[in-house]
Parts: sequence; C-alpha cells; structure tokens
Amino acid sequence: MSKETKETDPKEPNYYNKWLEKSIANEYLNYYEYSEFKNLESIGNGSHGNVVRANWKNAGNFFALKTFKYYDNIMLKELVNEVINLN
Ligand SMILES: Nc1ncnc2c1ncn2[C@@H]1O[C@H](COP(=O)(O)OP(=O)(O)OP(=O)(O)O)[C@@H](O)[C@H]1O
Repeated sequence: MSKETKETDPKEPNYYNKWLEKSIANEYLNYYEYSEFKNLESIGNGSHGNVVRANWKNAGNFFALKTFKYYDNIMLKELVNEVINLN
C-alpha cells in the first residue's frame, strides 16, 4: 500500500491526529495556546471531562474549553467527527 493511500485510511492509528494537524496547518481550524486563556471558570462536566469558560487574551468574548480525561484514537475520532458536524 502506498504512503498516500495509508494517510487517507481512517483505520490508520494516526489518521485523526494527522487530520487535526493538517486542518490547523491549512488554517481550517484555529490553534490556541492554553496559556493565552484566563479567568477560567468551571461550567460543566461531560463524559470526556470538564468544560470551563474562559477569556482569550484581551478579547471580551467567552470560549468554552473542553478537557479530556484520556487521549486515544477513539476519543480523537469522536472529537474530529464532532468538529466536522459543527461545520
Ligand atoms: N459551548 C458551551 N457553552 C456553555 N456550556 C457548555 C458548552 N459546552 C459544554 N457546556 C457545558 O458542559 C457540559 C458538558 O459538555 P460536553 O459537550 O463535554 O458533554 P455533553 O454535551 O454533556 O455530552 P458528551 O459528554 O456525551 O459529549 C454541558 O452539559 C454544558 O453544561
């Protein structure tokens, strides 16, 4: 199997990681440094972890930040599918 084909196969272990990296590199998704968020306040809990409300840098609007208790391919697949369904 060629490298090209492997990279587009969702069964590949790094498929969803690579999808996220490529989406950030192509500027389809924004990447934010965690250290740039402030005024963190807990607003909820989901099956994957906590959700906090935060400000980014000096912007006045709020972001909802989701944290994840564990990080594996199944979780990443669900996350990528959630992001795709938002668009
Ligand atoms: N954008 C948001 N704005 C306000 N509150 C939010 C936001 N996202 C999540 N929350 C809060 O955090 C809680 C957990 O959200 P999260 O999306 O992690 O889990 P969920 O929607 O309950 O389902 P699941 O854990 O199965 O994905 C929500 O019930 C809600 O109270």
